[in-house]
Amino acid sequence: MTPLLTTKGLSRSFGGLHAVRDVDFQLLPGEIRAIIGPNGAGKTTFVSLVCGRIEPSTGAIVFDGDDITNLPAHQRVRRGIAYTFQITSVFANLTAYENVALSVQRALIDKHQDRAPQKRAAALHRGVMEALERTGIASHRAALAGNLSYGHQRLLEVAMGLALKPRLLILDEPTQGLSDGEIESFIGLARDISGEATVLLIEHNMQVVMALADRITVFNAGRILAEGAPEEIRSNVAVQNAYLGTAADA
Ligand SMILES: Nc1ncnc2c1ncn2[C@@H]1O[C@H](COP(=O)(O)OP(=O)(O)OP(=O)(O)O)[C@@H](O)[C@H]1O
Repeated sequence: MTPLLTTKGLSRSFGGLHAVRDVDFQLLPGEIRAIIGPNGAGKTTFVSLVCGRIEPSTGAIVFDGDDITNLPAHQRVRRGIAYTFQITSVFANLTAYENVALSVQRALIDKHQDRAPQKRAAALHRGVMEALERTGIASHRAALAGNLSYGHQRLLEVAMGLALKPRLLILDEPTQGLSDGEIESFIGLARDISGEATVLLIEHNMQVVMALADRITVFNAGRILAEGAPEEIRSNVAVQNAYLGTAADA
């Protein structure tokens, strides 16, 4: 199968610090991939490179067969890469509904610009409600985003990412701040999303990782330390030493 995303020798330094170092990575269409690793391992920097939020020092990024290394972030969004942080930084003074409407509008611009205004408005409303309902925050739609709990703001980001109808949805710690019940719902949602988009998930909660990931990539000190199915990663001694030993027992 042709990978949806490939990185070749991808590196990014900040001054003398090699945050991401020579990373060769492949993601197949339809999979849920978890990226794990200790704090400061380079996970967020890596996905920020993929979505175009920051530029690489060296290396290349190929999405769906095209070299996107030099494309600005908004053009990557158009190609179907949605990143929960970057596109969806929540506007605190807008309601949850309005925040999602911004994303839906963006997704509809190309598709429906020649439609009658009422039809566009109906499509916008449908798109917003669908994303809010799927993420379980429809009852908070009239609340100002800034007044939502931290966990619900994360779900709002997921809703905004989903509303873009992405081919690749990158979620950076989406379960942070969620209750146990909300985490369960999120696991169901992520499985559901994986039917329509490839999911790249940075996640510290190992129960979520083990429940969702088809494969796991472990970062350590800017490099890929290990990669494999959840069971392989769980039994990998180097991974246990670097990370799982503490996290899995927690
Ligand atoms: N803009 C920046 N300027 C300078 N250093 C940075 C910048 N962004 C990240 N770093 C450094 O790069 C390294 C990797 O950071 P990164 O946020 O990618 O790690 P992470 O694996 O996502 O960590 P966490 O799990 O804590 O979110 C860290 O040492 C961090 O301090």
